[in-house]
Amino acid sequence: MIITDVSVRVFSHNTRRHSDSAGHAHPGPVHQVQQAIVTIRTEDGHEGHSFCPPEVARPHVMDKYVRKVLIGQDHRDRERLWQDLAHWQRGSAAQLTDRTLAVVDCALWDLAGRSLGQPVYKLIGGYRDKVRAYGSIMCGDEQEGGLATPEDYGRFAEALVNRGYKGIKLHTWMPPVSWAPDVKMDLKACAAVREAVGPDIALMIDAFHWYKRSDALELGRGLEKLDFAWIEEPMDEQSMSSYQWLSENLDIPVVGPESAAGKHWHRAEWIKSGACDILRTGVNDVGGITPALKTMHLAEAFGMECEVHGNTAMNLQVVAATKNCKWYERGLLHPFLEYDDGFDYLNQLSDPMDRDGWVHVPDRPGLGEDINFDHIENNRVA
Ligand SMILES: O=C(O)[C@H](O)[C@@H](O)[C@@H](O)C(=O)NO
Ligand SMILES: [Mg+2]
Repeated sequence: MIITDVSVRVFSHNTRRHSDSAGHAHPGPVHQVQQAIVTIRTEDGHEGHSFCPPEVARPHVMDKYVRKVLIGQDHRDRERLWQDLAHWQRGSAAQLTDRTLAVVDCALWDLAGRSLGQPVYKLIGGYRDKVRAYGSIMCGDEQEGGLATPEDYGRFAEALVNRGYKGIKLHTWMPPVSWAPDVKMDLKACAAVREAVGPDIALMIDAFHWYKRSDALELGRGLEKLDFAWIEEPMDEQSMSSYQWLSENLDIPVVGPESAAGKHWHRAEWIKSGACDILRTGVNDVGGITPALKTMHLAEAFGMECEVHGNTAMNLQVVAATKNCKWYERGLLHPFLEYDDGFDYLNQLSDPMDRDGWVHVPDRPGLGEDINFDHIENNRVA
């Protein structure tokens, strides 16, 4: 049970996903990117793994904080190890981020599951073995036939419904798109999607994250007429009072915070201040499965849903172990990309979805990722 080693392997893999200057994903030509796999090993040979960008597991952070906290400890003491790492953050000069806490916490959960031959959500306490997905569409672009017009969104939404999705979330146009942001264009895209899919598909929006209150209000009022299920991150989430004001002035549920720092502590303040109607968490946003569960339970105590940000095996495990969320966010999707093709470092999808829109939680041990270790070894860069 004692942790004897924490290793990081950096490898390359192919993808057609490219990040724009604002960090949003869009399709492009195949190119190689680097990924890291963090492996935590115990004296009796058990291993747990989790993936992250290489900079999240860079040597300075792993040596100065992660190995210091983990080596020699009982891997089952996830709560204490997470608290110890969270404690180190304050004095780390912002070097030890929530993202690093997340990859370590997920690798510890994976280790627990793999060592016991159990899926993580069954260790936590399973609630369901399948969950409805909403298709989370990429931010808009200026690619012809891509997501360049409201009609493009409408056509793609129709294709997603034909694939089986019962919910669809639009990320609309944001800079560096030349003419974005534009509330009226956002609403045209949302109207085109509603027209294309009819009244029975749940629709949500994740808009330009820095609208001012007046634009966010105009957007929300327009979405109410289109019967959208929620409005997400239309303003800077660092201004909780703006979200308090928006929630007071809109009927459509306001979801958040996604990107705001502060883990479950700050999300308690959002609930207390009435800044959201539906809370939001995400394994990578709050520092792991451990704090994501704390957030889910916090929301439950206030009679609130808490929708989980992002795809990946880790977020699916959280959704499978909790009752108070309706969806799994499957994406990000684009007409030019085939999400079901997966990644070349995984032998199969961690979130397979049937034709009726149900994502089935893998019953494989740990996080349920079927890792292609040959690919990792054959494409090592460090
Ligand atoms: O800003 C983005 O690129 C998207 O909002 C992205 O973070 C997406 O994962 C999201 O917010 N989903 O809710
Ligand atoms: Mg979002």
